[in-house]
Amino acid sequence: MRQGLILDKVAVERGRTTIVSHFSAALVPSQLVAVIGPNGAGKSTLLGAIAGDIPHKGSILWNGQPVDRAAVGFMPQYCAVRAELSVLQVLLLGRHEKLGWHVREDDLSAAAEILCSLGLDHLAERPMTTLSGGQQQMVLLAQRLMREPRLLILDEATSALDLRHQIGVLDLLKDYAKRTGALVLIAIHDLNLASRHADSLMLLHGGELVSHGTSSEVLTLPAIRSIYQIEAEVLRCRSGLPVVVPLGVAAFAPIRDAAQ
Ligand SMILES: Nc1ncnc2c1ncn2[C@@H]1O[C@H](COP(=O)(O)OP(=O)(O)OP(=O)(O)O)[C@@H](O)[C@H]1O
Repeated sequence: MRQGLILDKVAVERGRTTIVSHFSAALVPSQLVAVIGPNGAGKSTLLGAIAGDIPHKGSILWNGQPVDRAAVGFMPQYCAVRAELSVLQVLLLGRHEKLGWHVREDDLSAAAEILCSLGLDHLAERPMTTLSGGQQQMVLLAQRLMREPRLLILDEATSALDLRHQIGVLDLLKDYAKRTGALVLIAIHDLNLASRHADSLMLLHGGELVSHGTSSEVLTLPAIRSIYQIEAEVLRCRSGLPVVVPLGVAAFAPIRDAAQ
């Protein structure tokens, strides 16, 4: 049995439109994988299909079996808590299937540990609705971590964070993957953060997988130019990783969309 996530000829249709097509990839556990691509490339659709939220064709197997939703922590692109719950209550809801009527000591200590690791412990008693956008995003991520998922699927889960918190969260996710053997998939627009943190990058365009590999293999100047339609330089930082320096757009034309 092949360990990890195997996507074989995955396709997703919305109405009569094919959004994701011919998508095949093999992703090994213990890794952080960045899903990149322009707006409308199909990243959210693909992640929703893997998480079991969107019907698909083809096969998606995790360790040789159809993905068990109990093993998944999925954070969609747009999620918010509007109920009057405290941060701690929101975290505990991450274990709602297990909790029943009792909150055990180990649930509370897991919540405290996760809040600490994200620098959110001082907010534990605060109502969610009083937090900033970035703080709410980190609490919702913490809630997914409470589930101790084998497959953690995050759709732009760092989009509201400042640079320091983006780096901290991505470091934490990479460590989580290594420590627990989980696979972490994250859709992300910041190519340089993807380059710095991800074990591999999957570049989508028009609903198809254009390339999958290390940042040096994926973030090439021809790919950046043709897929993002920008002028750029691709430099090397001291560690040898590619750094994309945008120089401008030739013309602000609509870019190819997975639904076209
Ligand atoms: N429910 C839907 N019905 C029809 N078309 C949809 C639906 N959801 C998404 N699409 C279309 O599918 C294509 C891919 O959308 P998707 O949200 O997966 O892209 P994305 O790569 O995540 O984009 P972004 O970076 O802007 O979030 C887009 O053309 C979008 O308009």
